Amino acid sequence: MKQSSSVSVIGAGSYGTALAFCLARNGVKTFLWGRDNAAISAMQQSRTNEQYLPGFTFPESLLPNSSLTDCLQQSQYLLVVVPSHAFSDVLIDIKPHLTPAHKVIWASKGLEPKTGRLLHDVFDEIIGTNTPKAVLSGPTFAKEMAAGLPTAITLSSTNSDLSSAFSQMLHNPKGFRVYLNDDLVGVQLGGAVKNVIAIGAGLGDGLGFGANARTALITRGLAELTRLGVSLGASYESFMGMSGLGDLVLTCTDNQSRNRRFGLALGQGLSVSEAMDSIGQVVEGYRNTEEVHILAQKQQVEMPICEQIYAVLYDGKPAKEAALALLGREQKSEQ
Ligand SMILES: NC(=O)C1=CN([C@@H]2O[C@H](COP(=O)(O)OP(=O)(O)OC[C@H]3O[C@@H](n4cnc5c(N)ncnc54)[C@H](OP(=O)(O)O)[C@@H]3O)[C@@H](O)[C@H]2O)C=CC1
Ligand SMILES: O=C(CO)COP(=O)(O)O
Repeated sequence: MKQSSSVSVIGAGSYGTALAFCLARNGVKTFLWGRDNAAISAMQQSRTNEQYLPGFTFPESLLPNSSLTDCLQQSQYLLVVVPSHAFSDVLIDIKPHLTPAHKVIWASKGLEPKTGRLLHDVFDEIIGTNTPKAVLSGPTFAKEMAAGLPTAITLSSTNSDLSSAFSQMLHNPKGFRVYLNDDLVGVQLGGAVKNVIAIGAGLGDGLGFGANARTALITRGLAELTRLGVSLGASYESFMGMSGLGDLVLTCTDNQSRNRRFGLALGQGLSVSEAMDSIGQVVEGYRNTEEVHILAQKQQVEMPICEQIYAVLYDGKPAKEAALALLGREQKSEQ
């Protein structure tokens, strides 16, 4: 692998570390940057990320680094993996160091806080449209990736040179499949809205509802995600793919999901802040619920499940009342 093909992962939480594992296992020189110098020093010493992804020893080509400038000087590919509320701050930090050779990919799942804008719009505003950009999204729990378990993901870009080069670095025929997709809107929206629906799935299970209710929620959640996406010009097919249906099913049905666990805790009677504290990592869906609410209003798209979850999280509506409000809606056609 050429020096110029090295990647700097910006964000050393569970997912940034897991993606760094996947790249480094393929022999790609991979720098892992985090804002906490002490945590990066500890990773350099122990060759593990004990805080966010304990128990997995770094491959040789995974190099923790606490200098953002050094990372940007050494790599043309920057993979941003911070929570979406920190996305714009990170772009502002990297902007002065960007050269025409840099390409930026992000794996953050969410929208811009308080506006509901998609992150590629935030990127274009801060960085401009000349820097090649791509988005990674799909059903991928960090721990399973670090363990090398079979996984598939979507890489979305309208820049085919970037898609081709970066997917070759990440794809591994022994168990990490990278699918390509040029629908930036659909892919990003899937990653944000599934976090909200996963909170709903957790809520339902926390209230003691069964598999029928969970599956109905996933299916109608997909319908409202698709409705919003199509109103924004996204392709219907994206919602049937890895970053749509795939991530929705994964996150709604498995307790590795922090969004689902947050919902479960709420359904079992914890307050929003107690439920949040019980997770200890980012719960994107909390902010995403407000962002999706703003975006749906702007687009004048009906999203009843997301609206009820918004009412629980932001207006203090009891979870059971929200569930009854959904069940009691006027009977309607499925299409
Ligand atoms: N974990 C997973 O399985 C998956 C996660 N994702 C997405 O990846 C993104 C990151 O999530 P994940 O890694 O899981 O979250 P974690 O909670 O595991 O880690 C968050 C990381 O982001 C860092 N961070 C937070 N704010 C900033 C900032 N302003 N500047 C720099 N670094 C910052 C934190 O640093 P510090 O420790 O100093 O606070 C920490 O290293 C999210 O959008 C999530 O939806 C997507 C697919 C799967
Ligand atoms: O996005 C994810 C899996 O694809 C991770 O989901 P959580 O953020 O709910 O843990």
